[in-house]
This record gives sequence, C-alpha cells and structure tokens, in this order.
Amino acid sequence: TPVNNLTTQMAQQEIATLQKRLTDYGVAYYEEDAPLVEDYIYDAFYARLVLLEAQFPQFVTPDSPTQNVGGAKVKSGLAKVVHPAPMLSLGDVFSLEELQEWDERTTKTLGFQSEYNLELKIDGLAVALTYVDGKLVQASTRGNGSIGEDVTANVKTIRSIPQTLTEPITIEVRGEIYMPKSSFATLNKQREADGLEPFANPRNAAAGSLRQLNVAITKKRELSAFVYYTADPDAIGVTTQSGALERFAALGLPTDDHNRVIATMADIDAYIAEYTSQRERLAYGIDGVVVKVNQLDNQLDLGHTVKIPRWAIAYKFPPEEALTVVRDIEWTV
Ligand SMILES: CC(C)(C)c1nc(N2CCN(c3ncccn3)CC2)c2cc(C(N)=O)c(N)nc2n1
Repeated sequence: TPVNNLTTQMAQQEIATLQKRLTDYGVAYYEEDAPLVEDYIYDAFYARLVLLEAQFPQFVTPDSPTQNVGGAKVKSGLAKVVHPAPMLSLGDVFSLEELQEWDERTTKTLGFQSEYNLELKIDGLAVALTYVDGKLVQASTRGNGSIGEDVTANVKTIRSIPQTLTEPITIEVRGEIYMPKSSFATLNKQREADGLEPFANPRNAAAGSLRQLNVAITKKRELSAFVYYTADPDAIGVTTQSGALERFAALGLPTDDHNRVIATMADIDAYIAEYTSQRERLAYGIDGVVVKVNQLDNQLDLGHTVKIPRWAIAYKFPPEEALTVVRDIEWTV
C-alpha cells in the first residue's frame, strides 16, 4: 500500500512487524552468520521501514533496526526498494501512421476524441521520488518496474531536485534523470584525458553517474531531472496531465516546459516536425515524443495492461546515428 493511503493503525502494525522481522534477520545475519533471506529482500523491507518511519515518526523506537548503524545491511551495491505501485513501461510506435492507429483505438475505446498532452521524451533514466510532509525521504531507480535501487543520497546532490517542496504534502512523483549534452561532452573529454572509456551516450552517463556508491562522484556529474507523473493526483488536486505538470512546477519540482495540449491527433504533426528539427539544438537528449490522454479520469477508463498504460504512447524519432558525428563537430566548436 502506498505510504499515504495507510491509516495510522495500519502503519503502526506494519512498522512493528517490519521492526521485528528485520531484527530477527539482523540477528541471524550478524550474530549467527546464517542469513535468513537474500540481501535484496532484507534491503527492500529495510527501505519500506525507512519510508514508514519517515511518515509516522511517532512509531520510531530506539531499538528499531533503522536506529543503529548496522541497520542498512547493504553488503554490495545499492539497497533495493520495492515500488508500492509498479512503474509501467511505455508502448512505442515508429511512424505517424501507427500513431494515427493508436489514436483511432483510443478514440473508439473512449467513444469520443480525447485531447492529448504532448511531452518531449527525455533520454535519461526513470526514477521515483517520495516526499513525506514536503521532505524528500526516498529516491529509487525504476529497476524492473517492481524493484529498483535506492539512490536517495545520490539524488540529494542533484540541484534541480528540491529536498523540500513549497507545500508540506506527502506524494510519490516520477520523472527522468538526465545529463545535459554540455555536461556529457565535458565529462567524456575528462575521461579520455584520464585514459578512461568515454560514455557512449548521455543516458548511459546519467545512469552510471546516478548509481554510484560514492555520492561525491554523483555530485560532480551535473545531473538534472524532469518530473512527469504521480500515481496520486488527488494529493495535488489535479484532473489533467497538463494540470499535474503545472502543479509539479508550483511545488518546486523541475518540469519540461515544452509540453503542449492538442485537441486532436491532426495537431501532432506540427509538434513532431518542430522537435525533430529542434532536436540537436536542445540542451538535453530526447528520443521521441510521449502522447498522453490529458483527462485523468479518461486515463482510468482506458487502464493499463500488465506492462503498459493504454492512455499513453511513445513516438520514437528515427535514429540519428548518421548525424552524430556532424552534430558533435557542430557544437564542440
Ligand atoms: C507515466 C508513464 C508510464 C505514462 C510514463 N512513463 C515514462 N517512462 C516509462 C518507461 N520507462 C522505461 N525505462 C526503462 C525501461 C522501460 N521503461 C521510462 C519512463 C515516461 C517517460 C518520459 C520521458 N522519458 O520524458 C515522459 N515524459 N513520460 C513518461 N510517462
């Protein structure tokens, strides 16, 4: 259950159970050297307890596993985090014709023509950010959609991600962390000067920089982010995707301002043409356009399959590999 749908009673119960379970696991691991569960299971329960205790501090006890240094039993790599609501993937199309077909299917299912919110598809890596009473308490990568990695300390070094919202609300938001093209070029020059392998593209550089155990390295890597989703729109009182983006900005969260609401799919050609040509002039990498049904209640009517929402689709630009050399030469000048 997402943290802000819990009653105090439920939270107290879950916290007590987790404290007991993690203490037993800790004893078996540290004192009997006979771990009861895999590390990633322990880490996922531990991350859940951290989240609950942040939301319900009245239930933190001095002997809670989170209160002693040995608590986070992370031996190797980053701790694991279970996403309370799975992070879905996105369906892809590669032509305007397929986009029209998607629009026809969507219009048929709804019984009327929906308006769409268009967003640039930022070429980075997806993260979930959890704020409790307006404070950033956890950040995790998408991972496989159900279990990601805890990158809270790393994310706290990203200047565009606020540690405190402008209102003390409890909400989980999702977005994309990316490395601007200029930071990517500078980083790769430095790596080549140091005899290191350069990163293949800004997305890999962002992932490698974010998932660092040594947070000081993340801090130096000049990452940025855009927020684009919450599973709990009631927490911010919005009814459309475009309204959610406006509320995110009002809360101090970074959003991309290239989004646009269109009435019918006929209007998308202009947007796609505009950003296909603008692409190399943007300060960050994009690999397409994301089209979303704008009214949130219509999104609910459309629902999602196991993996992807029916109310959103990603139009992918044709790969620009051929232009890479030309583009790099152009802006390194
Ligand atoms: C909330 C939904 C599911 C509709 C959604 N999902 C997204 N993604 C899911 C798949 N993701 C993913 N990542 C790795 C492996 C599989 N899927 C990566 C993010 C979005 C990504 C962007 C972006 N990049 O700019 C965006 N403006 N809106 C998104 N909206």
